[in-house]
Amino acid sequence: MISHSSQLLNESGRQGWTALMLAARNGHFDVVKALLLNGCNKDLVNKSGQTAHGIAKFWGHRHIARFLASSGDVAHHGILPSNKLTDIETYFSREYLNRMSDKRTDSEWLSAKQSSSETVFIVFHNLDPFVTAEPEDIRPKLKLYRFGRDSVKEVLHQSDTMVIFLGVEKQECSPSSPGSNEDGLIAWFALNTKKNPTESLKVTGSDSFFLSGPMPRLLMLNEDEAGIVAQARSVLAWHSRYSFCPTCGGKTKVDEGGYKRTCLTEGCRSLHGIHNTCYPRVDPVVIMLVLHPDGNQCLLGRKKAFPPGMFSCLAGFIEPGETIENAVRREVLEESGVTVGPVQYVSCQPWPMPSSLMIGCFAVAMSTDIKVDEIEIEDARWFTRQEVTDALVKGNQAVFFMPPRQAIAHYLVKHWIGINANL
Ligand SMILES: NC(=O)C1=CN([C@@H]2O[C@H](COP(=O)(O)OP(=O)(O)OC[C@H]3O[C@@H](n4cnc5c(N)ncnc54)[C@H](O)[C@@H]3O)[C@@H](O)[C@H]2O)C=CC1
Ligand SMILES: [Mg+2]
Ligand SMILES: [Mg+2]
Ligand SMILES: [Mg+2]
Ligand SMILES: [Zn+2]
Repeated sequence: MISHSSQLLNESGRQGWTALMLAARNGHFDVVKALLLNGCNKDLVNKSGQTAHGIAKFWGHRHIARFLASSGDVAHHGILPSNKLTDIETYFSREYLNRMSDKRTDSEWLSAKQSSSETVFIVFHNLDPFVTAEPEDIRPKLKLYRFGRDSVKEVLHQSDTMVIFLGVEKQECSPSSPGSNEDGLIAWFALNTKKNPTESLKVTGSDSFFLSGPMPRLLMLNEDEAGIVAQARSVLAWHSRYSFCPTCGGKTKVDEGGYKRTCLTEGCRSLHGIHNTCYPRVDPVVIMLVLHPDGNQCLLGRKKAFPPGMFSCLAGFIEPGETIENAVRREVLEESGVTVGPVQYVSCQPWPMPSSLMIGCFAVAMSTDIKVDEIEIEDARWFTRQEVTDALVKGNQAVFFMPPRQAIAHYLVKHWIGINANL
C-alpha cells in the first residue's frame, strides 16, 4: 500500500488517528518501523492530542514507545528532500569527449591520431590553459584555443612537454566526415609545458593567452570545456607532481596515453601486481549542507582564507577507510561541534585544483549548539532560509555572500531552497 499510495502515509481517519497511531496502539512494531522508514510523520496528533509515542506508552508497548522516542534518525528523514532527484549537472562535470580508454594502450592508433590533421590539441603552460576571449559577450566567456597538429609541432617535440590523450569527440558533437580519416573520430590531446611556449605556438587572431592562476579564472570557461579542463588539468597536475616512482624513487616512463607511469627500476615492487601509485589520483572530499532539525535553517562556515563576508558549506577530505556518511559526520563535528544524523547524497563535482572530487550531500543536524574549530574555520552559523535566499539573489549586496554558481556549495544551497520553495 505504501508503494502504491504513498500519500496515505500521513492520512488520518476518524478522531485523527493515523496508520502509525494504530500500529502503536496495537503493538505492531514492524509496521511502526516500516512507516517511519518510509518517511511518515511521527509528530502528528489525534483529536485527543496524543502522538503515536504517547499512545504506545499509554498501552504499555514500551519497546515501541522507546523506538518512537529515539528514532530521530529515521524520523528526521522528513527534513530531507525526497530521493527523486534528477541527474544533476555541475560545472566541471560535463563529458564533452568520449574518453575511449580502450585506445590508451593502442600506441599505433594514438600516434596516427597525433599526426592527423583533424586532431585537436589544447595547450597548458604550468597547468594554465591557453584560451581565447569570445568578444561578442559583455563579460567575456573564455574558450579553449583549439590547435591543429601543425601549430603545435615544435612544442610537441620539446623534451619537457607532457602529452596526454583526452578522448574523441562524441558523434553527436561532430558528424563524421567519411574519407578524411579512417575511423572518422576526432581525437583530443592536451599538452603541458614548463617553459612558456608562446613563441613556438602558431596562433591566429588576437586576445589569446594563458589563463593564469586556477581560481577564480578557471570558472570562466564555457560548460562544455570546463569538463575537458577538469580532466586534462588533473592528469597533467599528477604528472607534474609525481615524476618519480613513489615506491622506490626511481625514474618512470609515461604509458597508456598519459594515464599511467611505469617505474624503470628493475625489480621495483610497483611493477608486480596493480599499484595505485602508477595511476592518476582523485582525492574524495565531502561537502555538505547541514540542515537544522527545524528544517528551516542551514549551517554555513567560513575558512580564514575566504574573502571577507563569504560563507560556504562545510567540507573536508575523506580519510582512508571511511564512508561518505561518516566523513560528513566527522568533519561537521570537528569543524562546528554539531552532531549529524541522516546523510543524503545529492550530486558531485570534479574540482581540478588539483584533483578533488567534491561529493555534495545534505545532512540533518541532531544537535544545534555550535563550537567552532578555530584552526580550520573561523566562524560557523545557522542561517535562515530567508538569509540564504537573500545571499543568492542579492549577491554582494546581502549581509554575507556565497561562492559563485559554478561551485557545488552554491548549488547545494540553491537546490535546498528550490525543493522547499513552498515552505
Ligand atoms: N570548505 C569549503 O567551503 C570548500 C572547500 N572546498 C575544497 O574542499 C577541499 C577540502 O576542504 P577542506 O576544508 O580544506 O578539508 P579539511 O576540512 O579536511 O581540512 C583540510 C586539511 O586536511 C588535511 N588533508 C587531508 N587530506 C588532504 C589531501 N588529500 N589534500 C590536502 N589536504 C589534506 C590538510 O592538513 C588540510 O589542511 C579543499 O580542496 C577545498 O578547497 C571547496 C569548496 C568549498
Ligand atoms: Mg576539516
Ligand atoms: Mg574543512
Ligand atoms: Mg579533514
Ligand atoms: Zn619504482
